[in-house]
Amino acid sequence: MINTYSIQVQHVSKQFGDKTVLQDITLDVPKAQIFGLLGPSGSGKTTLVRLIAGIDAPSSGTVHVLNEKMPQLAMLSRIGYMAQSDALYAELTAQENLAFFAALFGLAGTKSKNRIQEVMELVDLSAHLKKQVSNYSGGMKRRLSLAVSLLHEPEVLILDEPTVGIDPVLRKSIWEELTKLSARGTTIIVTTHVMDEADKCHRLGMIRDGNLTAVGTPEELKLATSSSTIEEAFLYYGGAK
Ligand SMILES: Nc1ncnc2c1ncn2[C@@H]1O[C@H](COP(=O)(O)OP(=O)(O)OP(=O)(O)O)[C@@H](O)[C@H]1O
Repeated sequence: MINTYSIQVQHVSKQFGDKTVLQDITLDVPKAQIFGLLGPSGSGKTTLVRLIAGIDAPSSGTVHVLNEKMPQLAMLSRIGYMAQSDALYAELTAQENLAFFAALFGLAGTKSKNRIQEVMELVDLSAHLKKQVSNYSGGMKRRLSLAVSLLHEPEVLILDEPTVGIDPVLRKSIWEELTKLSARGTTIIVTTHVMDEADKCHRLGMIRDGNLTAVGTPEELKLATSSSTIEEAFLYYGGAK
């Protein structure tokens, strides 16, 4: 399957025991697009991005990332994934954490050192490089997790609520960076509850009770629901119970 889509989700369903969490989801994300997944708590966003990242496998249907069928271990180096809960070693410093993940991604020597500096500048944590992560605040841990996901300059970036606990100024600079990354060809899939972030995505998918209820640009979704804001469109598509 060779095409210009970076992410292709086809007829994907996911069950946990007898509970259906995702139902027949079909979704394509072209290269260099920022695709936002919007939905109420428990609607299935995390489950879907975990399938795309290859952390879990669908019960039925297929997921392809960069034309490779997922899950696939070899894809780790081409995907950056930032989970909702931070996967960091609290007893190590930020630098040690980053060096560990850099080695895992095959970065070494000066390349690794330079890249660690770059990503820490990007998330405004350069001054805290040598601090033990157990002394980091919740927001700082989120920023460090984002830095980890960017280390190896992945072609596809998957971010699960990346800006929770991050102040508005830094949130803005992170979004500027995401926009720059996409302009350089990175495909980004991001889950969010924040409506002004949703507006910054090129396309949005609305998810409710494991179903994809609408897909379109923010403008298309507003137009289709006669809404003046994404929040109104979100509520129209069942954002509130
Ligand atoms: N491993 C699991 N076993 C059983 N049920 C699960 C498992 N993982 C997720 N679920 C259930 O799947 C549903 C969707 O969860 P998911 O975390 O994907 O939602 P979400 O949209 O990301 O929510 P939030 O916005 O709160 O993070 C929930 O009802 C959750 O309890």
